[in-house]
Amino acid sequence: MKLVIGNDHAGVEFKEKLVKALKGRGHEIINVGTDSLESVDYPDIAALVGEKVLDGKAEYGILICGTGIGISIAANKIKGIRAALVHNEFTARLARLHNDANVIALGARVIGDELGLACVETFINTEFEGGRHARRVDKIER
Ligand SMILES: O=C[C@H](O)[C@H](O)[C@H](O)COP(=O)(O)O
Repeated sequence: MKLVIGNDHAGVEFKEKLVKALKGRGHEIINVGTDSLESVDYPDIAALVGEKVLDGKAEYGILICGTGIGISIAANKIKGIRAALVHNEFTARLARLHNDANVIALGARVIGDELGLACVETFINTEFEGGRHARRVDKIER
C-alpha cells in the first residue's frame, strides 16, 4: 500500500522505526516529515500530508507529533481530511469502520513503537463500514 508519513521534530525517531517496519511489510512510504531534530511547526507537516492524500498520491496519511493532538487538529482543518488521533488498536479500527478516517495521527511522546505500528497496521487494513456511518461522514463533509 502507498502511504504518506509526516512528523515534526518530536516524531523523528518514532517515524524512522515506523517507516522501517512498514517498508519491511511491503508498503511504499512517501516521507514528507522532517528528518532533523531541529524544531519545525506541525501545521506545515499536516498540510503536506493532507495534500498527498487528497491528490491520491497515497491511500492513507500518517501524522506524528509529540502528542498527535496539534497535528491532528491542523489536518482536520483541511477539507476532505478526516484525521483520527489514535491511542490503541480499538480506536484505530473504529476510526476506519465508523469515521472513514483517511489520516491516522499518533503521539510519539505517548505511544510505544510496537503499539504505534500495530495501530497503523490495523488502521490501513480496516474497511469503512458505510451504512449509517456514511450519512454521518457526509454531514461532516458538508
Ligand atoms: O501538539 C503538538 C505536538 O505535540 C508538538 O510536537 C509539540 O507541541 C512540540 O513541542 P516542543 O516544541 O516543545 O518540542
